[in-house]
Amino acid sequence: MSLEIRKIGVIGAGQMGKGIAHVCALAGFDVALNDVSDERIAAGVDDIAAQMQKSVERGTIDASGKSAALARISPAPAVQDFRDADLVIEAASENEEIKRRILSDVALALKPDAIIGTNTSSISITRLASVTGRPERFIGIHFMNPVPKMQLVELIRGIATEDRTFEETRGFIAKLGKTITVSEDFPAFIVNRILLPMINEAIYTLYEGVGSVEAIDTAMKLGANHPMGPLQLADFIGLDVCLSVMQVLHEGLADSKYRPCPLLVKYVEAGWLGRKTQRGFYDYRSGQPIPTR
Ligand SMILES: CC(=O)CC(=O)SCCNC(=O)CCNC(=O)[C@H](O)C(C)(C)COP(=O)(O)OP(=O)(O)OC[C@H]1O[C@@H](n2cnc3c(N)ncnc32)[C@H](O)[C@@H]1OP(=O)(O)O
Ligand SMILES: NC(=O)C1=CN([C@@H]2O[C@H](COP(=O)(O)OP(=O)(O)OC[C@H]3O[C@@H](n4cnc5c(N)ncnc54)[C@H](OP(=O)(O)O)[C@@H]3O)[C@@H](O)[C@H]2O)C=CC1
Repeated sequence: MSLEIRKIGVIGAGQMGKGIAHVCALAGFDVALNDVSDERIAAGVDDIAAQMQKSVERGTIDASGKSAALARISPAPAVQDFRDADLVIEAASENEEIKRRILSDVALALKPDAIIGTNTSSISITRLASVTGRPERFIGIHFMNPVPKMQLVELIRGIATEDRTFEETRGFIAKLGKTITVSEDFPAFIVNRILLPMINEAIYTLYEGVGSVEAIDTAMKLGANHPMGPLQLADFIGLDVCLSVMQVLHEGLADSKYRPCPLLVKYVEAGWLGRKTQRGFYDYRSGQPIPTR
């Protein structure tokens, strides 16, 4: 029998978890939002409310739609709060150890038929599925950032993902009004297999002094019609996520062309992770982005 998806659990109230909770609540799903602390969850809900308010001001949603959506989001400080969820989407940090721990814990708290999805940018779906005890109900659901704006969701089956899981997930994504592409379970899937080496190359271009931050971003915005320059986009994604994806590509495909740029490593080691820490290839602390090189 087909599972009717009504309640979504979201793990991680960072930029992706917030975006996923946002679009699910607007589409009429009940959402339970989890993170490492009550404060993190509350800050996440506040950010979602602020983002929805901007949409009200632009006229893309109405005020009653916003209030109804926010009322559907509840805090879920413990995994037990997911006991009645139909689908849980893990969107915590891009670190395999953290994800394995979360996924094995959450699987124990869920009803037997619930689906577990991961929003990982790069890590093997089959490997993550193996710690859940329900690999047939596990799937990669890769949203793009910013979730409310981006049309695509990549769906990735692990080796054991059942057709039923895939179809139910596909139906859920359709209700969000988004479009899927299907990727095989290879490191970084489709979008990041192509996008992240481009960003890494932009960082090498900076590292080797070919151009400044501003020159590289302007070149790609005006010369290739990209909505953001690659360094601006790297800051937007998060430099920790960018590095992690390059490491997964480098290790998983064993090809030196995926070697993370040493400058990217240095920025992450400095804790300059981009917009989320106010500093990356740009410094955002004054409100106006200022190139850091
Ligand atoms: C790393 C991975 O694993 C995969 C990835 O996601 S890779 C990254 C993929 N994303 C991209 O490449 C994004 C490239 N950039 C863009 O497309 C655009 O610059 C952009 C969509 C981010 C902003 O475009 P813009 O025209 O300046 O948008 P703007 O007018 O400010 O906002 C448009 C909508 O997006 C929303 N939005 C913009 N930034 C947002 C954010 N950070 N969070 C949530 N919503 C956001 C706005 O609220 C607005 O919503 P409404 O239409 O409801 O009003
Ligand atoms: N950024 C992007 O453009 C995209 C990212 N993704 C993927 O989505 C996932 C999340 O990325 P993003 O939102 O950018 O990352 P963020 O760093 O913005 O958010 C991650 C959140 O997860 C929290 N977290 C860490 N450990 C746990 C835990 N054990 N339980 C609950 N929450 C936890 C973090 O808390 P704390 O900060 O305290 O550690 C943080 O709030 C990653 O897998 C990433 O690869 C997918 C598409 C696009």
